[in-house]
Amino acid sequence: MSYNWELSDWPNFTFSTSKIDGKLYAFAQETGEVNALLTALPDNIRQETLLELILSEAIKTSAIEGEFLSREDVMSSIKNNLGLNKTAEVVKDKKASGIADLMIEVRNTFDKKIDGHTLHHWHKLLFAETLHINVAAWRKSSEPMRIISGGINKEQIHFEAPPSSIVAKEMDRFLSWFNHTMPNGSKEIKDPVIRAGIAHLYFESIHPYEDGNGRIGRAIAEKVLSQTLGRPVMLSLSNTIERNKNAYYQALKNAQKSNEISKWLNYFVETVLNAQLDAKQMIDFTLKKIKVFNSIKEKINDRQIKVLQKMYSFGPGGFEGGMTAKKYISITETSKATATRDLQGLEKLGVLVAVGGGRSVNYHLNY
Ligand SMILES: Nc1ncnc2c1ncn2[C@@H]1O[C@H](COP(=O)(O)OP(=O)(O)OP(=O)(O)O)[C@@H](O)[C@H]1O
Repeated sequence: MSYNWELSDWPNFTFSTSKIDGKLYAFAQETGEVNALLTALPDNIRQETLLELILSEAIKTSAIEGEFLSREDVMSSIKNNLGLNKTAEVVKDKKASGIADLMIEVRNTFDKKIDGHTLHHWHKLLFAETLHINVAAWRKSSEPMRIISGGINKEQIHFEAPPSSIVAKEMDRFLSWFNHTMPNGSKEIKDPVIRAGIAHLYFESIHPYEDGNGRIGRAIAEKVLSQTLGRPVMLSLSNTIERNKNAYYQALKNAQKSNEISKWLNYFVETVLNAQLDAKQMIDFTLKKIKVFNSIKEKINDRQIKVLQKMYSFGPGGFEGGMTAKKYISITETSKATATRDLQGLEKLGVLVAVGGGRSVNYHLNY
């Protein structure tokens, strides 16, 4: 069996949009709606929702790779980067600051062309402190670059990327495709989702780096969406991909067998549309949170504020297992009696709802 890049029609991708036109249209509608919603918000609230989206993308694109970063570290890095901290906070985890730097860089330069230096710069942001791989350079190893799963004896090869010797040539062609298909380019692709879907598959199939190809490739997809839409896109692709990683891997694997990519584009548009719907829900959640805080802030104490903020930070999905007196005590270092009184107070205010009773009572956001 041959892989896509070994076929004679590589990289002339063909596809039909007849089955996905409805979804492409739905995305255009949704993205316009979210943009209008955000534009109408006061600056500080828009800023907060934007931070949440960037944070989510940074954390989830890393989680897909099995890197679990601290929310606090990534948030501090994003704020440092956007100049939102009066004095820059020290972030010890370089992986957290690296991915935050990459997210901001991609957003800030969304309308620009890219070349090899751009991608190497992104790669360097991701792997600033890594010594064991070739950073900011195309891969050079003579070993085949394979996507493998399963342990010893159960190894399954899903894909083999082109040999390192032809990566530079393949990347030149990819970058030229990228810049010619951008707005006003000689081969402009007007639909943001189609162009982003092709870009992601194309890049993942070359797999030009020793490591980080997933993260850089998702950053490229977000850049394409923003560049083609003409404004930074307000969604987190990785958040949605991460919820069903196997479907993502399977869709890539199937797409790497032929250059007729209608099925891949169907997967991709569904993912982008869901990501936009998720973002809308998140914005809605952030707005509700701000409204709730404003209406009760005079009536609650610092412990209650701290706990509510923690609960809200987990997003609409909520805090696993709800908030219990035990967790309350460990977050606020208070007594059992105070914890119980504080929690009941929040319930009376209608911010929390109690589930269960007696010793097993736990509280959830009243969302
Ligand atoms: N057939 C395939 N099956 C699974 N993943 C594939 C396949 N083809 C390409 N990929 C891509 O390869 C990525 C993994 O490559 P690599 O380890 O270099 O990237 P990374 O950014 O370090 O990893 P991760 O994406 O796991 O964070 C996947 O995230 C996916 O985007």
